[in-house]
Amino acid sequence: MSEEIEEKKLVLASGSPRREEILKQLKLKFTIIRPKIDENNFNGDRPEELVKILAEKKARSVMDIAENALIIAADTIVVLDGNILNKPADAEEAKKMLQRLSDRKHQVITSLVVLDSDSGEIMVECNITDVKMLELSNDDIDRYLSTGEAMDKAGAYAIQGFGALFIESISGSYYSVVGLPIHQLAKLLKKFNYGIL
Ligand SMILES: Cc1cn([C@H]2C[C@H](O)[C@@H](COP(=O)(O)OP(=O)(O)OP(=O)(O)O)O2)c(=O)[nH]c1=O
Repeated sequence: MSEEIEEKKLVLASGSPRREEILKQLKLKFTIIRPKIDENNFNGDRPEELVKILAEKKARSVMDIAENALIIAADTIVVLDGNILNKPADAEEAKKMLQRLSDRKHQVITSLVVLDSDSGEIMVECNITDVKMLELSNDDIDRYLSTGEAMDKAGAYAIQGFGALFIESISGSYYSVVGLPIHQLAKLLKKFNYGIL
């Protein structure tokens, strides 16, 4: 008699509607648990280190609630000249961010983590994508901010929304900029014997 191996559940440790949409696009069955971490405590770290620490903290923060699960968590930041641009605190900060990003190339860094809630085994991937923004006038920025789209996005723009109007080119993963690099998610899940296709 063959022994049945119970497939692990997927848990998305995220309150981000974008990450949820991406998993839905892949027709994955998953539950969502909002992570409880204070993202402002870790500002001193190098960008790649910071995103890794934050993604890992998000995954670990739901570990006690998620049983027999593969927990997926991610963190995304924008980096300009080595300086980290997180989510803007208010419209004024959003405007300053977009003025700085105007006519420049920056990096979007996303760290992705898959954590086995039972064994505690954790795997991490990091993605760096270059994004070139067009030159933006103050009027462009004001009109954009009036859409309300900027506020919960790292760097104060959303490539998947009106922000697309400002993007000249990207080199790397579109899905990483939106918050969850699909090809790297597939790679990590495969390591845990979970196939998407
Ligand atoms: C640059 C960019 C960022 N973003 C988003 C992705 C992330 O959701 C957000 C960065 O904040 P994060 O802290 O990575 O994520 P979050 O707070 O939205 O969700 P959670 O921590 O609960 O998972 O910015 C876009 O949606 N589009 C973009 O073009």
